Amino acid sequence: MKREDYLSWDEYFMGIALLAAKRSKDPGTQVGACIVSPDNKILTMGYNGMPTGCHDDDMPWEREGDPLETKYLYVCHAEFNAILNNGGRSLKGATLYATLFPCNECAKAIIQSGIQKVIYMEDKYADTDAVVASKRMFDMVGITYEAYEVKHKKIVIEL
Ligand SMILES: Nc1ccn([C@H]2C[C@H](O)[C@@H](COP(=O)(O)O)O2)c(=O)n1
Ligand SMILES: [Zn+2]
Repeated sequence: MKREDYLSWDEYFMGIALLAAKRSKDPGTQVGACIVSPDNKILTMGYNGMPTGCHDDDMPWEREGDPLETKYLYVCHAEFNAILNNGGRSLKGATLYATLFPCNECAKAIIQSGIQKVIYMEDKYADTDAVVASKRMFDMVGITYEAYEVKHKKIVIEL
């Protein structure tokens, strides 16, 4: 008889997005993204981090202060990195699993890449202009977004 407590597709892909987030050096928020084809093949992944060659130890990670000394002007968002990491594969019709709702800048890239659906875990910046604008664009172009429904509270991986 087959196992019954196996991971659903959503749990599997969101689990991978959560694992990707663990690569982030951002002390504030760690975000992960996993993009999947319509036939459930993983196309690409990403997490938030500094651009390649901009060394983590030499870049600012502050949230406040002189804008040039905060992370915001430099860090690449997880969703953006996942799109850029596509390795030439088409993202048309794909689903993005993101641990945090995409901002307006990532929303533009999501739209242009042909992603059709967003499944997100957290929406803690829902009240910001960035996320309001993002939803406005998604609604306009027919990209659907839904909150990830947590069923397995814990996925244990022992190494
Ligand atoms: N959808 C998002 C939103 C934000 N990020 C990144 C950008 C920063 O590295 C971090 C947010 O930092 P906080 O202001 O919460 O300290 O998360 C992303 O990758 N995707
Ligand atoms: Zn973004």
